[in-house]
Amino acid sequence: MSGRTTALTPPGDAVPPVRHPEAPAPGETIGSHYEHCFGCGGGQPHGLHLEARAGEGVSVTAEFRVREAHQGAPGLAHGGVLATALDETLGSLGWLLRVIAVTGRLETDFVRPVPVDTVLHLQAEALAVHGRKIYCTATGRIGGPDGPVAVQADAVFVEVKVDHFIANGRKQEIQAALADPDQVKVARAFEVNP
Ligand SMILES: CCCCCCCCCCCC(=O)SCCNC(=O)CCNC(=O)[C@H](O)C(C)(C)COP(=O)(O)OP(=O)(O)OC[C@H]1O[C@@H](n2cnc3c(N)ncnc32)[C@H](O)[C@@H]1OP(=O)(O)O
Repeated sequence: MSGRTTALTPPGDAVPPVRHPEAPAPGETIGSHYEHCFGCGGGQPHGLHLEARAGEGVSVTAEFRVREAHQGAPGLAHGGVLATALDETLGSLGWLLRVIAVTGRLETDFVRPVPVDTVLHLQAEALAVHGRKIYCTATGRIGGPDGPVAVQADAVFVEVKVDHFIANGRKQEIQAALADPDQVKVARAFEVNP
């Protein structure tokens, strides 16, 4: 036992999340953090191609159209793909906080089946921060942004530094990312905190 707590409920001394002064304005599109990201990258033919937009406070919205490549059962989205859509949308909250954070825990409720060609309307919000931990929640609705909830997740993201990726990522992708000025710009934007 590591003794570490992985509860999804923020501890009593957690603080409200603070939107960074230079966060994208509400309605502004949040760019992809990595061209080859399965969730948001343009370089993944079967990826989700999520384009998140900043919302009010520390929240984001995004849409994901389920395609044939995303099936689990015939004509229905795979649950893991739906969890990925929630995970990626939650990950975009880092742009508003200006921190790099990775998923520590993601608990997903699958409420309704999601057919191929459905647009999933995603919304994510940071609820609290405790040290490096960011407590957050997300929903995916069908039929419109106010439609019924099809999937929902609560999560804890853990703040990391760029070194996390340099130390753990496969060398060839890390070297390519470090040689790409656009990627370096993204990393810097995340790491500059007041
Ligand atoms: C360039 C732009 C790129 C931008 C990149 C943005 C990517 C977004 C992509 C979408 C999101 C993803 O899929 S990210 C990919 C999937 N996730 C991962 O690969 C993460 C794998 N896990 C890890 O690397 C590690 O376990 C970490 C970083 C999560 C934690 O390790 P650590 O850094 O050693 O920290 P540690 O001391 O253990 O924990 C710090 C605090 O967090 C808590 N904590 C640790 N793990 C968990 C957990 N699973 N659930 C709850 N809480 C946890 C601890 O209790 C502790 O709380 P306290 O004691 O302080 O109270």
